[in-house]
Amino acid sequence: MTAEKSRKNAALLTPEEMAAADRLTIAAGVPGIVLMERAGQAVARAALKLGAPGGAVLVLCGPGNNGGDGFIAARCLAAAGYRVETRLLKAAEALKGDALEAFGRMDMAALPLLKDDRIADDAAEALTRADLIIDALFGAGLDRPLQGGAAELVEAVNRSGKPLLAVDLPSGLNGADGAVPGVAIKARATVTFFRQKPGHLLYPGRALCGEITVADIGIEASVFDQIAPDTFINGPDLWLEAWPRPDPAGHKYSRGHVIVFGGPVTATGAARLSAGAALRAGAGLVTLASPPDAVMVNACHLTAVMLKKLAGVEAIADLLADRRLNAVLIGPGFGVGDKTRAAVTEILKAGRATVLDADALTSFATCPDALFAAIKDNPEPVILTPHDGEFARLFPGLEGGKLCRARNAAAKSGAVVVLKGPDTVIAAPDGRTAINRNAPPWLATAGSGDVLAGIAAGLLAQGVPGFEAASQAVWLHGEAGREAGPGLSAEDLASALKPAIRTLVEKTGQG
Ligand SMILES: NC(=O)C1=CN([C@@H]2O[C@H](COP(=O)(O)OP(=O)(O)OC[C@H]3O[C@@H](n4cnc5c(N)ncnc54)[C@H](OP(=O)(O)O)[C@@H]3O)[C@@H](O)[C@H]2O)[C@@H](O)CC1
Ligand SMILES: [K+]
Repeated sequence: MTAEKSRKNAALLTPEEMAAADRLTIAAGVPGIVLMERAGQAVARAALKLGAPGGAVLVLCGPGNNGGDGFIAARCLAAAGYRVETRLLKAAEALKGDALEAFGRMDMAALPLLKDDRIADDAAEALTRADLIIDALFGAGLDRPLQGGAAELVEAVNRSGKPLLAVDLPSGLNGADGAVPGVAIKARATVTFFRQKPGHLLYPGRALCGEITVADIGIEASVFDQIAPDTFINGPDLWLEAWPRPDPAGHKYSRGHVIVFGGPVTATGAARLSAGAALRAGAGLVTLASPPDAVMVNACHLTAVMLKKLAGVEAIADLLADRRLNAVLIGPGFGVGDKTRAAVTEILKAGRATVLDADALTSFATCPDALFAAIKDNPEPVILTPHDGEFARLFPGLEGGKLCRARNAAAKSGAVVVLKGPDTVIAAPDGRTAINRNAPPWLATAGSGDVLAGIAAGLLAQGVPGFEAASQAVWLHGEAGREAGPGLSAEDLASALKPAIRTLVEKTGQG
């Protein structure tokens, strides 16, 4: 598969982009009702998988095309022998277009869900009777918080404890950013169409989707020629082409040399974790520079990582006069304050691919613009790896959803921004973003971020461009977390990178 095709597989579409994909497909000659038929049939197939053969299915249909998918699914499930009851949020007279056509094809009565903007008594009874509930209330067209009877209904559906299958998106969830502006359905499974939407991967939305199926409804990938999405699922489909391919005739110097700047004698562990991870990520050499009194402590713990005494910030320029040191990492355990600011400034002046983490970020809380100016003057890629707290200190004015905050921060700083969390977002200054989904909860542990920063530095040293290095690092970190498993501590992560790296090497035909 070509890299271009793989990237299209990894694309995530906002509701607007998805609507454009629908429109382009319809304009190319596939009627909207045909797309809706395929969508509704995919929902019916997913319902069959959820079990209760021949049981009672309650299909809740909203006023738009999401409801239209529900009508098709209802017809298919009735034909498959289920006892199907369809209920409408608004009067059937309000239906139009494809949804009206789908309603007609269903040829089944559909009573209202609400009476005087409250759940109708007989609708409450229908919830109790159902073995499975299909949520076709709102999908991509949700444009405000659910209120009144609709909100009350969603809460009652969630309280019912019945298995819930969401059509496209759990109703109430914003597909563009995973936000839930009011209340939302908590589904056991979700069927979406053509490609996933950012809201399926970003919290809190992600926790509401259950198992996600992406159904092919006959939209061709050629629509990407006109839509050009810039948000992707983080994984090999997005960046395998940029995975480093070491020259078989090369040597350790041709695989890059990372220098990690470590902290004082009382805080040496973080930088050691980073250095070890950089080596595992494939850098040919890694040197840990630390204050003289910390060198012995580091020496007691390290073998393959080399050591260097760093007398003070003044020594950085001399050290980096050696151009073979081609990637730099500073921040883990380095300490917060003037000295760190000065060190970061010197490093960025030296023009190296750089990862700034932890204390290197917090030290600029009082003067972020000085940092951004220095980043923009550095011709090599810079990666920032803040968690939410560090992000808020460095980008105090940026608000909104995680995707939007990370994207704006990358544009503002000129760096690739890795906004960490269970749904880490990686954003490039050129607007590309990736959302990560493979991190297990036990990865949230002391030292885990130091390892991530080290992996990123190790990849930069091998010449991987900034956005791809950051995305690869986040994905590898997640894979290592899964490999090490529950009960892991950060020390386990570097060696747990090996199976994922082997997989990538094999995928790129180097194995
Ligand atoms: N041919 C196609 O394009 C295909 C589309 N497909 C399907 O269509 C879905 C998108 O359909 P859609 O655009 O009609 O939007 P949808 O989610 O049904 O809701 C819109 C309605 O909700 C209303 N409304 C909004 N927010 C509200 C609120 N908070 N509280 C109350 N009301 C609210 C709004 O009315 P308003 O009150 O704003 O006038 C409007 O009537 C997509 O998710 C997929 O399932 C598939 O079949 C494939 C082919
Ligand atoms: K829905």
